[in-house]
Amino acid sequence: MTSAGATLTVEGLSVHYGGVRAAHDVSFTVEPGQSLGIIGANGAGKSSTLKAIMGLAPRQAEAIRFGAHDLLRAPAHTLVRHGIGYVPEGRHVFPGLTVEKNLLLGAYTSSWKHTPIDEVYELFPVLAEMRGRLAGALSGGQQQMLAVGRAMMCRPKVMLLDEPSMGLSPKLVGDIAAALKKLNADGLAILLVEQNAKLTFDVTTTCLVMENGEIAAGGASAELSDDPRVRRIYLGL
Ligand SMILES: Nc1ncnc2c1ncn2[C@@H]1O[C@H](COP(=O)(O)OP(=O)(O)OP(=O)(O)O)[C@@H](O)[C@H]1O
Repeated sequence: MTSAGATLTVEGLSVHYGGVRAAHDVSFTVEPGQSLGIIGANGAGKSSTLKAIMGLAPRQAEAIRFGAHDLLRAPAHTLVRHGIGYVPEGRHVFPGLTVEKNLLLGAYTSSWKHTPIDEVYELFPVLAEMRGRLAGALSGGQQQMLAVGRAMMCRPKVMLLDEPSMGLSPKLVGDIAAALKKLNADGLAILLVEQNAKLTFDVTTTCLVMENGEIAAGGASAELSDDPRVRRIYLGL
């Protein structure tokens, strides 16, 4: 879907909600075309990290950059224009609008005549079948596909996904994983934040483990998935 890219750089990021420390001194990069995962238990600070990158959580950082763009100085609504797609936790589709209108709203930075809506429909044929239905009438899995499709509509270079597996059956989690792998193979960089370690190891090549707001471990996803401690805590094996 896209070839040229830029590196997303996060250095020394901390997030505090009043006295609650959600993330502390988090640093990582997502290279063009890379797929990076962040796994961690409930409350580890994963969502706060993504929200802080998007400018949607109170943050302090040495740097947050996307290529030449200083995201610490960029208002949240301009990030889409810089090529950053965001799929928030809980999907947040517009239930009273049709599937197609939800998708077109994702293309608000460009002309509606030149959107990649056909690519979205090719990746998720069920959305094409349901283009005239209200988004609120879709199943949870279909709404998640719609949320990913909507983020594709601005032709991002990197996509940040917050727990896309939440509430989905194993079959639908597999469908989402297949779609993300296809997008990544086509050149889209992915930053996937998940409690579902199995999905994350499947989709990403590199992975970080977040515990109590800090990066506790990291490495190749294939190696982490063989680590006895990671298997015990995050895969229940
Ligand atoms: N708006 C908020 N106000 C106060 N505390 C918050 C807020 N959002 C998150 N927190 C706290 O920050 C910490 C990290 O939460 P966060 O949602 O980032 O974790 P997470 O790893 O994404 O968990 P989950 O998988 O449940 O989404 C938790 O202790 C949480 O209670």
